[in-house]
Amino acid sequence: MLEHSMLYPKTTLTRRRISMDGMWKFCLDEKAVGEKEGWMDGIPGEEMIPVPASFQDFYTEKDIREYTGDFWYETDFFVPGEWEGREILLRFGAATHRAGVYVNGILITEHEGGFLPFSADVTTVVRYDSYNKVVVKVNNELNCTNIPCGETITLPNGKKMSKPYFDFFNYAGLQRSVYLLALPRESVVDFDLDYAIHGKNAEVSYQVRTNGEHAVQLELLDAEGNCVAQKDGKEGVLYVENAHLWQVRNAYLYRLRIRIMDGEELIDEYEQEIGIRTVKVEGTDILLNGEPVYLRGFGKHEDSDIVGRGFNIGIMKRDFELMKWIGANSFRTSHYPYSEEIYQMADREGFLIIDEVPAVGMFQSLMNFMEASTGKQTAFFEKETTPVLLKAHLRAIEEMIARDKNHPSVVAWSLLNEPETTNEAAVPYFKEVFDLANKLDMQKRPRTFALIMNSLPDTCKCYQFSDIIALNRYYGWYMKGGYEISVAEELFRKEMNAWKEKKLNKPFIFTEYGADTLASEHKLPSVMWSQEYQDEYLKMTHEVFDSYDFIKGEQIWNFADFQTTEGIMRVNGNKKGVFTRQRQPKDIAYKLKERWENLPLDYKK
Ligand SMILES: O=C(O)[C@H]1O[C@@H](Oc2ccc([N+](=O)[O-])cc2)[C@H](O)[C@@H](O)[C@@H]1O
Repeated sequence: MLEHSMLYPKTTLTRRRISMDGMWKFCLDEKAVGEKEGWMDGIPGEEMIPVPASFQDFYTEKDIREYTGDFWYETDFFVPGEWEGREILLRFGAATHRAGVYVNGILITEHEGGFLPFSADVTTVVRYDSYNKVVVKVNNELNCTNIPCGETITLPNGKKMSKPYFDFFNYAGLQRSVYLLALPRESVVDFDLDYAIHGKNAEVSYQVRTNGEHAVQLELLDAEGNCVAQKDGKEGVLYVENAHLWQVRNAYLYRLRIRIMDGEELIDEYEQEIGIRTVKVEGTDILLNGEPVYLRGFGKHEDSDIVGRGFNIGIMKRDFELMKWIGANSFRTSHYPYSEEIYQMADREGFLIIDEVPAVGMFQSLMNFMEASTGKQTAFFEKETTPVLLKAHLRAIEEMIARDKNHPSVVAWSLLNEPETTNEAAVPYFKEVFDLANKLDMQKRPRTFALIMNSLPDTCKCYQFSDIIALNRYYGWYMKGGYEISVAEELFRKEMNAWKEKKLNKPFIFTEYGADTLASEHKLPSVMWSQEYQDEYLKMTHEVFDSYDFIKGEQIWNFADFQTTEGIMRVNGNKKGVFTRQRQPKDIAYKLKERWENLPLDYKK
């Protein structure tokens, strides 16, 4: 079990939350001297940058953008005297990819994994009614013992450089909000929910974890604030009559209030919005509240101009407006769990999320796209480092599920993206990963992983672990693009026919398909990279989708153009966006809108 509560920080009757977002002091540690020189007591220089944000895109020097190694943040925070006797925490939404937190010079906690929250318990080191100093040492190096996977090289000039085994830019820093929290000594640590629907009524089964022995009370409030169900005890069932269900693009949110009581005295109170809904795979159907649903939407990235992967509340709002405009109902958090605020918005807007752990780059030859296309085989899960990597991967799954399990929007867990599956060594690795997700999720949501092009019906040794088979396919782009598109279609159908013959009786979805297009390029007749070709590519791909009734969803790659590492495969970024990086439509957006708005929710051919 995790040491720290993963609950989203909130102010309630018994809790206090103060935002620490703003300008923080910042310093690169190019010579790795920070610790020796005592930077934990205060970092050198006067440089300041915003939190939350990636540090890379503010500056005009390439050495800063490409910087790989340690970098330090610092700020002061005031702890009110009336908080004495409480538990005081610093809560980081994320620190990419690893961090050590020092308060008043003392190392409080370390955390590895750049896309999930952690807390530093500073109760015993803070000074009350005065300012305290927090220094965070962050590191953005990639390796093969943590996710996402990659490596770090040293150039002859002595500078380190990131070599990701994935294409998105290796943005880093304090990319999500930081909060100062005061909690009661006895508090709600965690809770789990599961739902059952019986006609008009619903049952909400719950388990609450606290760090004390006092009594727990639950109340369920409807959208008007009326209490519709009540129950005492850390475990039980709330019965809801005439339940309003949380539906796709038609969300209804209840508010769950959890209290710890000492007789009449309130010890702790925590509230969260929840949605009553069930999710289940049955045969080739994905069922939401017992009704089949066809997923339409996107693989996305947290990526925008200037702030990089930093949480950007304006971009979030715009993205949801565009997704509603185009008729989408779902997205995958490729390739890492996103900022918590995004799930909250999906809860409100009724979007379905496939929540992905940062297990990307688990394909040896993908470190080099050219090599990948030669089909060269290397056993990724057979390396000396695999056991350590697995540990980090399991830990990330545990943190992700702990953080996201109570969002109604989260309907599936994606446990890997494009791993190597054609070697037996992957099988025991997958088993551990899939078993853990099932064990930790009270709702037993469907689990999946995204299959890379060479994970085919007759070569993939791992698809049996998936409850939903998710394919990343680029027929007509990485394979037989342009004038050869008719060959691409034939190969695509050949693959789909082979899956059909397997009679897996499971739903298939496409978690990636797409073609790069420059928003500036038009060409008649089409050539690859023109908007006309993106259109042709999608027409062909959608025709194939429409030919198989076990296909239950399409999430195009990508929602928007995004920043990548520079190289011959990418024109200052991946340009498969339906929208530009500035969130304006390419021509294809109007075509997708037409298709998606005309597909019934349970789309079946
Ligand atoms: O390339 C893309 O646009 C996207 O596709 C996927 O990666 C591939 C890379 C190379 C090949 N290939 O050479 O066949 C196929 C797939 C990744 O999941 C995604 O993160 C990436 O952005």
